[in-house]
Amino acid sequence: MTTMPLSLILIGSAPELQRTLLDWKQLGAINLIGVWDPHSPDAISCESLTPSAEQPVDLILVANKEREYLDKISDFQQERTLVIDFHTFWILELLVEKTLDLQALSKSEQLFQTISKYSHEGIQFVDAQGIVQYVNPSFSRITNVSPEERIGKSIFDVSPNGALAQVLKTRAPVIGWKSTSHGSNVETISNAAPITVEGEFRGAVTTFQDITEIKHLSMELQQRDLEISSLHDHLRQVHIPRYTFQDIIGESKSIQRTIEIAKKAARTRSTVLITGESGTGKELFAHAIHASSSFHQKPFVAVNCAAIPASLLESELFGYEKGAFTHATKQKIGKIELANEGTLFLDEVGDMSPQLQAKLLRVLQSKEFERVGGLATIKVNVRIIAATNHNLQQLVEEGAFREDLYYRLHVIRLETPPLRDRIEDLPALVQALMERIGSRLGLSPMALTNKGTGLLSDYHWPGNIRELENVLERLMNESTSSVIPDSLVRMHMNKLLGTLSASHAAGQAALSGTDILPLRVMEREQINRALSKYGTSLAGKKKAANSLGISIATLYNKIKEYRLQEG
Ligand SMILES: Nc1ncnc2c1ncn2[C@@H]1O[C@H](COP(=O)(O)OP(=O)(O)OP(=O)(O)O)[C@@H](O)[C@H]1O
Repeated sequence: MTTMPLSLILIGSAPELQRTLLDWKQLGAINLIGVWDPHSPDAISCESLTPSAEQPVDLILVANKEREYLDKISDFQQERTLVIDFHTFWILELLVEKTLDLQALSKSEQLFQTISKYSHEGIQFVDAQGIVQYVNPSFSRITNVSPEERIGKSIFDVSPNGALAQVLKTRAPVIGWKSTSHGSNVETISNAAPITVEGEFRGAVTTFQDITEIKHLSMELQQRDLEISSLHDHLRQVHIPRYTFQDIIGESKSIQRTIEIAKKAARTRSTVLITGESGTGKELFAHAIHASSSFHQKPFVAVNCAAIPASLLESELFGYEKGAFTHATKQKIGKIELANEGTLFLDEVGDMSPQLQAKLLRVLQSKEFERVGGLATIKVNVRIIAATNHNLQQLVEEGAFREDLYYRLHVIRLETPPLRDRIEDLPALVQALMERIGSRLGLSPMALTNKGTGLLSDYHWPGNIRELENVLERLMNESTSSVIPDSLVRMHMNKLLGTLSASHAAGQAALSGTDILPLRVMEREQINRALSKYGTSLAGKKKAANSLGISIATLYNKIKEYRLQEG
């Protein structure tokens, strides 16, 4: 309800009084018609005022008691005009101030009501005794408790473990208090603070949010994170075939025959077994077969069975379920599953444990398996290409490799010929490999002379094309001209031949004059070379075993057998 401001005339003046009246006028509490005081230069003139109904005068305030002023009252007084003196005025002032205070209070209360009504957060207020005084609509929406059910109750009865009870007990603010609403079973997070007015504790207020949705969203986010990281894992393990048949260099009969069989193999999904010495291109052929198969756009997944410890190989191949073992905090998809619809390349398959051989056999026979710790049978359609530089047939005879698995793998057999048996391919290989190395290292084109190429052809390349690649890389790095000097080639070949001739001499001595090198001497020599090249640290031995085409376990056995000096 709005009321008209009081119309007031001041007769006589006091500066303080006039100031107060002007303040009130500004606040809209009074309508100051004028000040009559012939002795004050600041007085607002009322001379022109004549009593009239249009200009009602509610109040005449007489500030001076002299006759001259008192006589003036009747000039302005109307029927309903109240005449008051200075003392009464101050009582009136007190009343006006209170009214103004109340108006301000009412404004802030309206503001608070609006804020709390539309606040998304629940708000609850208790007095100093813990009796609930107020709850907002969001309180009821979140907790499912109506204001009638809550207001007037002791917080210690209705929410003894909530943030408000805590603040009442400690008189200190509480931030991020988690609890569950009994009414709706909804999880909430609250902030609460004591209310103190002029040093006196008056109660406490809490604001809180429903975090069920937030928790739900955060769990969904975690789930998505897991899915993304497992997709990243998958991507890292699935390879695009790096080579095609065009990358296989060689015009010799032996390599052309192998390429021919491999191209036929690429037209089917049959299992392929590739055998051959280390560094002869078994992996290269596996890539090329996949790349020219009808499913070349499907994954190509490679696993080196000798490079992964036997204890880990099973979960690497078959995957595992969450909780299958101590560190299995999330499900992992194995390589076989990753290769579904594509190709799984099992390098060094001869190094697989008997237990895994049995599991692999099942994949080959019935195209199904279970993840480690899993019950569900997973069906896959995978082409398997296996490779080994062991004599698998001999391993079968020795009982180290399952015969049934050997025959399952042996559907199509490829034999990659050693470089020494196709040395006529060396010039073309040198040229192609130098281009490949040059672009990898960012070097400008380089070449060997015919003589230099001839020097390379004199060597019998026990490490095959990988060894040739390594020698060429060293020559390219060391040469200061684009045509590699023959002297540099000779120096490198002498180094290689020197190592061999030492063993040759030993072999010759052992064989009393024959020029045939005993295999054991050759083997010991090669292991020795690999160890001095890669070092005897675990990483070095792994590389040495890899370049020798044997498992790390076999390498350790050989070191022991030949009593090779480590370090
Ligand atoms: N015919 C070839 N033409 C061109 N490069 C070849 C050829 N054969 C092998 N290479 C290259 O020689 C290196 C060794 O080849 P790859 O790794 O395929 O041999 P591997 O027989 O699988 O060896 P390991 O048995 O030690 O695993 C690779 O860089 C490969 O590209």
